[in-house]
Amino acid sequence: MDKLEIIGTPPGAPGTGLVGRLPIRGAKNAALPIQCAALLASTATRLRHVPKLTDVSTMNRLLRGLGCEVEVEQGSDGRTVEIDPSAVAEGALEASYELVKTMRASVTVMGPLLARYGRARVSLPGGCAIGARPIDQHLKGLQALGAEVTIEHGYVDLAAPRLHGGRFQFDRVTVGGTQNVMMAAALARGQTTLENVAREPEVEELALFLNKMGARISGAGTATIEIEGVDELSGIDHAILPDRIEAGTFAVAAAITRGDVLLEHAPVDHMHAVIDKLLEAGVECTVEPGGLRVVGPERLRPIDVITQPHPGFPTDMQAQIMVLAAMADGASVIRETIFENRFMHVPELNRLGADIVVDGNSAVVRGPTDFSGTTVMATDLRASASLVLAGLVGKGTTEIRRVYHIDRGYEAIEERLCPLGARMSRYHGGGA
Ligand SMILES: CC(=O)N[C@H]1[C@@H](OP(=O)(O)OP(=O)(O)OC[C@H]2O[C@@H](n3ccc(=O)[nH]c3=O)[C@H](O)[C@@H]2O)O[C@H](CO)[C@@H](O)[C@@H]1O
Ligand SMILES: C=C(OP(=O)(O)O)C(=O)O
Repeated sequence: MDKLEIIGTPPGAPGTGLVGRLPIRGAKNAALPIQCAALLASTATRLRHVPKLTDVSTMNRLLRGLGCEVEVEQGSDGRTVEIDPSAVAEGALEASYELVKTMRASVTVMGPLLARYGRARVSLPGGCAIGARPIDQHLKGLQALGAEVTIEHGYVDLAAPRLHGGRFQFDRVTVGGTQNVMMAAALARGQTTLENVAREPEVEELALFLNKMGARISGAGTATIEIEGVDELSGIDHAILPDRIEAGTFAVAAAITRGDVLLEHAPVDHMHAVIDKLLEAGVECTVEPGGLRVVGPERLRPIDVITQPHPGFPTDMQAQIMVLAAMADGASVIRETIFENRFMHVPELNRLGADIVVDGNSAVVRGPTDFSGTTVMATDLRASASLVLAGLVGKGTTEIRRVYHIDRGYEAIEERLCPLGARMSRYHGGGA
C-alpha cells in the first residue's frame, strides 16, 4: 500500500507558503454520474477533462463489465474517455459487490440500466466510513416510475419493461438519488416531477449533459425538476466541469501556509459557501480572469461552520476546513448535518497536535495549533485530504498511510502540490 510523506513547514518562516498556479481538474462527482449516463445513449459518448482518479477507473471497469467499450486517452489537461454502450443489451446488467464496495457511486448505473434495458442488478452498498448511507430514496423514486424492486441476498433487482413518468417527492435531499431517478425519467414514457431534489452543481451538470443528449429536463439547480421522457438519447462530446471540492481543498492549503495560489478554472460560482468562510477567517480570495486567487493571512480568525446541502457549506469540505479552524486564533464550532459519522479525521488530527472535541454532530476546535508530524491513517477521502493539509503546516515529517483513499478523489496530489513548494513524496508498497 502506498504512503505519503510530507515534510511540513510551520507557517511564518520566510518563503514557506505555497506559491504559484494550480490548474483545477475535472470534478469526480460530476464525472461519475455522467459516465453512468453514457449508458442511456444509443451511440458513443466522448468525455473530456476527465480526472485521472481511481474512482473514474473503477467506473470504467464497471461499464466494461456491462459490455461497454471504453477507451481512455491521457492528455495534458486530463483524460478523454470514450464510452460506447452499443453492445450492452445482453448480459447480467449487474454492478457486483466487488465493485460497489470499492465505490458507492456504482449504484448510479441503476437508473440508466433500468430505463434503457428494462432491468438492473446492483449490490447493496452497505455503510461506509462516513455513515450508513442507505439507498432507500433511489429505490422509492424508481418505484414511483414503475420499477419492480426485489431485494435478496444483498442485491437489488429492478425490472420494468418501460418506465412511466410520475410525481415523486424525496423524503430527504440526496444527490445520488436525484441523479439516479432523473436519469431513469429521461427515458420514461411521459412527464415526471421530482420534488425536494438535490441542487448540487453536479446535478445541474448531469441535467445539462442529458439535455445535450436529447433529454427534456428543466429545473435542475432548483428544488423541483421536471422531465419530459423521450424515446432515445444520443452520445455526445462533453467536457467535465472543474472540481469545486478540489479547488476548496487547495484554497485551504494556500490559506493555512500563508501562500499565494491562483486556482486556475476554479468554479467560483459553485464555491460561494466555502469562499464566504475563507473570507470570514481573514483569507484573501479574489476572482481573477484566470481563476480564484487565494492569499493566506498572518493570523486566521475562528469560524463556525454547518454543513448543508448545496448551496450550503459542503460536507465534502468539512474535514479540510477543520484544519483551517485548528490554525485560527480561538475556538470554532463545526457541525456536520449530512453524514452521521464524518469525524473520523478528528482523532488523527488530534494525534498531529490539534485540540478538537467532538460532541454529537459538533466538533469544537480550539486553535491555534502547532501541528507536529507523526504517522497517521487515512480513513476516507476527505479525511485524508485534511491529514495532508495538517502535514503541510506540521513541524517535522507526517507519514500518511492508506493513501488509496486520497487517490479516489485527488489526482496525484503530491505532483500537484510540490511545484508550489510543498515537500511531499509517495512511497510505493509497505504495510497498512
Ligand atoms: C459520488 C458523489 O457525488 N458523492 C457525493 C454525494 O454522495 P451521495 O449521493 O451518496 O450522498 P447523498 O446526497 O445521497 O446523501 C445525503 C444523505 O442522505 C442519506 N440518504 C441518501 C440516499 C438515500 O436513499 N437515503 C438516505 O438516507 C445519506 O445517508 C446521507 O446522510 O453527495 C454527498 C453529499 O453532498 C457527497 O458527500 C458525496 O461526495
Ligand atoms: C464522500 C465522497 O465521495 P463518495 O460519495 O464517492 O463516497 C466525497 O467525494 O467526499
